[in-house]
Amino acid sequence: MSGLEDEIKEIEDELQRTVYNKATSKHIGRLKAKLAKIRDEAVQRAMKSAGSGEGYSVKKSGDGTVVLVGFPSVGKSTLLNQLTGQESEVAAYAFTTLTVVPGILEHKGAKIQILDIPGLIAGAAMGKGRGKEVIAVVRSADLILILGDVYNGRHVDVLMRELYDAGIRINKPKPDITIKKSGNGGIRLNYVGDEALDIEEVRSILAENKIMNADVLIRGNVSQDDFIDAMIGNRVYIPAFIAINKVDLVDAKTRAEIEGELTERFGEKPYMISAHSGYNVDTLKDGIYEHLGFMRVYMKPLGGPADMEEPLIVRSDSTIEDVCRRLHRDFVDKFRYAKIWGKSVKHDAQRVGLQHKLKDRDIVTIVTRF
Ligand SMILES: Nc1nc2c(ncn2[C@@H]2O[C@H](COP(=O)(O)OP(=O)(O)OP(=O)(O)O)[C@@H](O)[C@H]2O)c(=O)[nH]1
Ligand SMILES: [K+]
Ligand SMILES: [Mg+2]
Repeated sequence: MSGLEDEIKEIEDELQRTVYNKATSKHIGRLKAKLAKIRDEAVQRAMKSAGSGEGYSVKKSGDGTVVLVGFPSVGKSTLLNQLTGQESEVAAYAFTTLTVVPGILEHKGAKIQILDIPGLIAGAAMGKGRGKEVIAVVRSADLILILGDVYNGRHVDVLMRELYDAGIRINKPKPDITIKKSGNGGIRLNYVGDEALDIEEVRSILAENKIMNADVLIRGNVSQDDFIDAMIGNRVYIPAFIAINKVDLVDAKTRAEIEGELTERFGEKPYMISAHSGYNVDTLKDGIYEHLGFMRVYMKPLGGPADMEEPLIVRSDSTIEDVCRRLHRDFVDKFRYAKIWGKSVKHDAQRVGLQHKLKDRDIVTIVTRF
């Protein structure tokens, strides 16, 4: 073991021994912050020594990008081919896929980019087995499909752990925390909503990162871990869900066992599929569409009828600005106002600006300067 690993182990042990309460929260905060910092440095160092690597250049396309993450040979390439009609190489040995292979799935009017990548292994977050390149692709995705198979379904938490270590936070919104360093004045802490962390906890966590002066704003309920994430930065927040492949290889009882176990552990039923035969793959397509959180927006030209045949597919948190960018590169610059009919406004034909948030099935007219 290296000195670094010893140090990590020591802090982890101490954390395990310490019971969380009002009196220990400050100490625990400091230990966690220290641990996070050491880990982050270790990852940065490992990634640097993994070389400057070309990286995989994949251009994002379509309405959203889904990446298939799984151990070697769980059937990622087989699934890509089944979903998109691509021809990514399939074989019975590990690391058949050595680059990123993109395909397009067309479903319910949406064009969804699916990325097949090399298998992820334990240690990937530290650069093992092309981890550096693979993680970079995963971090840029809109949705992660975690693929296991009936032999290793129980180990998907190893994958989850690697994603976590690589700064990827799945299935949680980005905590609303602002830390603005200042020249003096100590730590000033403000809340919108509950007092989620006390000033002593915040102070000791920041001190661990040598931040002695800062304005901190916390909105809503956040944990110590969230706060440490915000301090270290470099985290991404991505939705994810699980599918288990090769269900054709086991009996109904084993299938049900795996399904039950994963549901209990992750709070959501995994999709039980056979990429090879196509079993449940249509259901999985629906799942991808839902987890991407798509919604439909209908465009109505000024003075004309709305096009109710072909909706524009956008992410459910989209604003008018997002829609403008999708329609034409000049629309944001030339934007005057938009008119909306639908659930996001109080009355029909209401005028809104670029930052207005849309709802599913809104009808939108965009008015620009010439
Ligand atoms: N029985 C069965 N075999 C499958 C299924 N899906 C894939 N396979 C087989 O599993 C093996 C690995 O499939 P791949 O698609 O190459 O797996 P991969 O995850 O892309 O593998 P790497 O690129 O090496 O990480 C191949 O022999 C496939 O034919 C399935 O649903 N059922
Ligand atoms: K393979
Ligand atoms: Mg493959």
